Amino acid sequence: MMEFLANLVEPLLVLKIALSILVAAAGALVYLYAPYWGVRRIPGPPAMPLVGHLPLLAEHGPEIFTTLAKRYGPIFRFHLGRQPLVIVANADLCREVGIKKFKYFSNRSIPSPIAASPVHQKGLFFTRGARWSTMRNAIVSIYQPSHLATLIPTMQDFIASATEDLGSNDIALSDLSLRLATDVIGKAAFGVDFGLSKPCSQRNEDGQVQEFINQHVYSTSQVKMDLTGSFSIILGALIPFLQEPFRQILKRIPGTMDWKLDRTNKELSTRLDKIVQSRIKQANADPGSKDFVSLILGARDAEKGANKAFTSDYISALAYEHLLAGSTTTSFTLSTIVYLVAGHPDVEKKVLEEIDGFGPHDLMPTAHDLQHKFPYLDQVIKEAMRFYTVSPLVARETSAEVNIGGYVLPKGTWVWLALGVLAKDPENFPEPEKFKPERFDPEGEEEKRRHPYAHIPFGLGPRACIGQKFSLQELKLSLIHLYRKYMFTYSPLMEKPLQIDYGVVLNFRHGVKVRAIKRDV
Ligand code: HEM
Repeated sequence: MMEFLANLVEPLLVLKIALSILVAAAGALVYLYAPYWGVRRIPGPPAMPLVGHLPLLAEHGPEIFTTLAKRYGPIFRFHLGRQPLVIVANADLCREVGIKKFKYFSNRSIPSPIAASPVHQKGLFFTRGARWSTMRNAIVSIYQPSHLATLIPTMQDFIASATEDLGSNDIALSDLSLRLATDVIGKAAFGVDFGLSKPCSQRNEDGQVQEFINQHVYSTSQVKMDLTGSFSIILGALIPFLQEPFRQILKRIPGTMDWKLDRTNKELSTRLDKIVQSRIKQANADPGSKDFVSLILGARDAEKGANKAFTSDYISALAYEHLLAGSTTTSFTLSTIVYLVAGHPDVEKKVLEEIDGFGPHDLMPTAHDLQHKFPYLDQVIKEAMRFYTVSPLVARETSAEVNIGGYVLPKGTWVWLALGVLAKDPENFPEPEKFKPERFDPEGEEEKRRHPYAHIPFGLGPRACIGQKFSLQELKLSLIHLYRKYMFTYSPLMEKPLQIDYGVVLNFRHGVKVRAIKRDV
């Protein structure tokens, strides 16, 4: 009898183990493929298990989206690890998502690099639902033209001092632009002069400032979209539920990338928290302060319900976000403009003529002048932003079931607008690989024919970039200052073609290096 039972127990045990393995495998399969199921009808290349299409992204960079749009049409699937994205890649569909059906797309999806970075999550970019609209309504007034006009003298002071003495030297322009843009936004946002863009001789380098800029650069450049991020970020793309537990463990192990990223972000936030707290104290003492933190506090008190949304952690996050969003994108754009103009002497000649034609070189343009008196510069900026779209993908997420491009998308689908693909669409931009500012001439045929939402480097609709006008004002002032004094050629150290890294925003791999030639005027 005992022998019979023993013989029975063993196969039962084996059966139990086999069943458990089967259930676990089925669970894993359901977990891995559940997000795919709802969007399986949307076309896309075959995806590898776990990593999806990430190897394609690592190999080809953001150009892969243009290739896929050609092959699969204006709406296709791209798997960021386990997570499928529905990529929307033409102007009409972008208008539908960003404007016509905005109520279904008012939130952004949170990709794993951001999920790994709490410091990025409480800003305007990633807040959701009612909190987002309360925050946005409260701070939008800061970006009105009337307030931006008051920032012109401050912007000019920084730009003048940063460009005062470039000599006739090789300069790391992208580095200088980042220092300048960080200083400008630091002053506008916090009322603080970081002093990063002053000429070396006037900088008070006690190591702290250099450390600050290093942390700032590290923090932004590590937010990658491919498989080169920290271990927890990679895990987040492949098996999201493991990301946070692993991040918690790894951030305690010195030497890991998670540890470094966590330490850097903490130090940066501590620095900024201190600044924000002291601004809050000063703003209470001086209600006339015009910097961003003071204005948020004012807006918070004026806007119904905003008190709850703007707890001090959210104010710090907003200020930090502005420092990041305001500096990296604008500095990248400024550097690409100078880089592209340096390679096109005919464009440079027209830029110089327009800037010289405005008036004597000590005549400072007003906000009105900036808007109306530099039409060619406008075209150059638009074309450079088309040529190198700093934010080639814009993340949104469906909040309910909705039909887009003939496909029903379930609630929670990640829908990303491929601004970078739109920018290279030959229907709207013939010969897209050519740098031709004249294509944006308002009198030209190409501009008149173009779809109104073909060129949207700042996004579109109620969730478009809040800093657009701020950034354009800074770009124009910087260019006017630079080209009044200098012309630029490529430094012998400049690689060709320009190498770009693909993060949440584009970044230079080695930087833009140019030679400044003092103008004889
Ligand atoms: C060349 C410069 C810039 C470019 C190309 C750019 C691009 C973008 C894009 C594409 C979006 C997403 C829009 C959408 O979802 O439709 C965005 C959002 C945003 N940008 Fe910018 N940006 C720039 C400068 C700035 C500056 C200077 C600031 C702040 C001072 C800023 C702050 C923000 C914020 C807070 C959001 C989130 C808005 C929201 O979700 O409500 N950006 N930006």
